[in-house]
Amino acid sequence: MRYLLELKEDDGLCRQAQNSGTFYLFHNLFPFLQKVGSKHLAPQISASELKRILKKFKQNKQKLEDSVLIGCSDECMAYFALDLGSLEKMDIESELKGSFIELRKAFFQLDGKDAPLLSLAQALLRWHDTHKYCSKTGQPTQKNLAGSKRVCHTNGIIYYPQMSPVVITLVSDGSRCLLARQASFPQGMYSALAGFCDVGETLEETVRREVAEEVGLEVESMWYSASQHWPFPNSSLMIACHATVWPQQNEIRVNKLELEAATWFSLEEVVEALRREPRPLKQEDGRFSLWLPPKWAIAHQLIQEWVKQQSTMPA
Ligand SMILES: NC(=O)C1=CN([C@@H]2O[C@H](COP(=O)(O)OP(=O)(O)OC[C@H]3O[C@@H](n4cnc5c(N)ncnc54)[C@H](OP(=O)(O)O)[C@@H]3O)[C@@H](O)[C@H]2O)C=CC1
Ligand SMILES: [Mg+2]
Repeated sequence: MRYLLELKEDDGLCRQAQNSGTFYLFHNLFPFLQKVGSKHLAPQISASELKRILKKFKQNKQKLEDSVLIGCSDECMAYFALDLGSLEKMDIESELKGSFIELRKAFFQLDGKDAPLLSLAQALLRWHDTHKYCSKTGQPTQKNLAGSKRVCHTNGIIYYPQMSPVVITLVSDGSRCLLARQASFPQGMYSALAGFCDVGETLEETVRREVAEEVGLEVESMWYSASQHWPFPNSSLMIACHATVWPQQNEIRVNKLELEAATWFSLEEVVEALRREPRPLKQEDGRFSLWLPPKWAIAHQLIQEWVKQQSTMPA
């Protein structure tokens, strides 16, 4: 932790780390991935291999300094992300034997270790790409080497990467839990309800408002579970909560502008869905089986907690 802070504050140290670290590559924000069976793996490219590639594609090794710091190993090996959008995509793909794939498309097939790093990397690269100018003076801003901030040197304003707070809530009526899907979700996938916090709201107010807006239910009680960074649509901090509604007032009124469907699911249905692989599965009747976000997604954690809680409740 302390080493990461030093890298953020000391450009010279960060430059040294770039020359011995490893890199996750992107092309116009699409991560470089290799497919292994049904999974997508994100290879880490060593600094020496990256320099060889940059030389081959007639790029200056200064290009390494466009990268952003995304973490480090227990042995202080720094991880960076670099976007090679200025190079020909297919040439790099054939050189490195993999593909640049849209993160949304590959996200649920990623390894639990790669997903948080790629999420952070994409969010940070996107933030730098959209904050190249000072919004007060219109002058170019400059990133520090680690990419943890940008500075406008004409007026000294420092810009830090931002996240939008989002609540994700698993609603229960005591014996069932409410899962919903947006039209943009992969076929058959359901998740907990989610919504952005409005300016000035507390998390509790957001939970009550989102549940009322999306499914027409009044929250009786709620409690916090955990949080997770989420890269879509830009960079969100997902704050996960459980909520209950009164069993006598559990009639769902789906807001079709926001959701395609929302339904109460029994413990048995949820347990069965948790056993399935997190990907679309077409049944013989042409419909898709219910499946849930993968283990490392916070929605999955909420659902697992609910199942555990149901199993320990007196009959
Ligand atoms: N991990 C999981 O299982 C799930 C994760 N999510 C994530 O949660 C997040 C929020 O869920 P979602 O249901 O879409 O949110 P909302 O229910 O708040 O609805 C989204 C709409 O809110 C408006 N909005 C308000 N503030 C923002 C902001 N800061 N950034 C973008 N849009 C904003 C936009 O409307 P307009 O465009 O009209 O202005 C947008 O279309 C998403 O990032 C989604 O990826 C969602 C469901 C499950
Ligand atoms: Mg929503």
